[in-house]
Amino acid sequence: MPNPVVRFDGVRFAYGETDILRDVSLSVVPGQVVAIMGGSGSGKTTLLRLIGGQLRANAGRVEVDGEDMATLSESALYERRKKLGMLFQFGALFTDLSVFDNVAFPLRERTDLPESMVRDLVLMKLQAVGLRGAAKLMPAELSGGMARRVALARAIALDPRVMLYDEPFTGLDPISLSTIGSLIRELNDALGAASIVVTHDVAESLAIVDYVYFLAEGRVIAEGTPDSVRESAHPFVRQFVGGEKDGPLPFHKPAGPYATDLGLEDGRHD
Ligand SMILES: Nc1ncnc2c1ncn2[C@@H]1O[C@H](COP(=O)(O)OP(=O)(O)OP(=O)(O)O)[C@@H](O)[C@H]1O
Repeated sequence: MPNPVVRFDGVRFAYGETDILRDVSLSVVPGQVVAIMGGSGSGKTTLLRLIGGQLRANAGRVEVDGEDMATLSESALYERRKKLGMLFQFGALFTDLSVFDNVAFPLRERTDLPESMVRDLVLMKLQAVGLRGAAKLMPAELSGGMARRVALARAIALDPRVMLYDEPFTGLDPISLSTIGSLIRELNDALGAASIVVTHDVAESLAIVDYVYFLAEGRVIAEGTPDSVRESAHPFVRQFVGGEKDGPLPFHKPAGPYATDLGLEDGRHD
């Protein structure tokens, strides 16, 4: 097995007093596409933000390319981020820039490449997502699926070692959704990168990933290949794979009585 490009070892993270991740360990090696699944609020996005260095672990280690994220200086972190590509659900395009200029943006911001090379790279990335012909369009002229593909071309502009996807399938029609799914797999393999996909979409992700981690109560509670996930008898995994509303994962976040939220005491309405 090659060395992990992302590794969590006993990671704990809390927002203030609230523990979100209690003890998370996982690893992703180059070439792998890994899905992170878990209920709403289980800490999936938090996990991506720890990899991106926007958050720092309270305990344990988050390693990217063998380096402990907690020990990196601000300038080392900046360099490190160049090697991370991120596609977030609401990672919108710059509406006042053309498709071409959107994809060129990270190249112009973060490298000193001459404009002729920027041009070649942008067209190559757009070609990779099947949208070279859309280079001159403005974001307002794109469908939702096309816009997501342009955002993907922008995310891979600097040839990242690690791609992070936060709910990449949300809001897409079935055809665009499966196009994005295939692109995640193909681009990962073409770049020789590793990809981490946070998603609720079990069917699409099981079709493209190599491995799945299930997150609950601040821990990895189950993990395995798509085949083992499909056959798993684990109640959490069954709830996800079967899309069942009832199961160990609560539908409601624990809450006090309505009356408290409404500023009424003990439900009295006077
Ligand atoms: N900046 C913040 N300050 C305080 N609490 C936060 C902050 N960001 C997130 N949280 C809380 O941390 C928990 C985990 O959030 P996170 O976004 O990582 O979950 P998630 O698994 O990605 O959820 P979802 O699937 O609903 O997007 C949630 O309960 C959320 O309310």
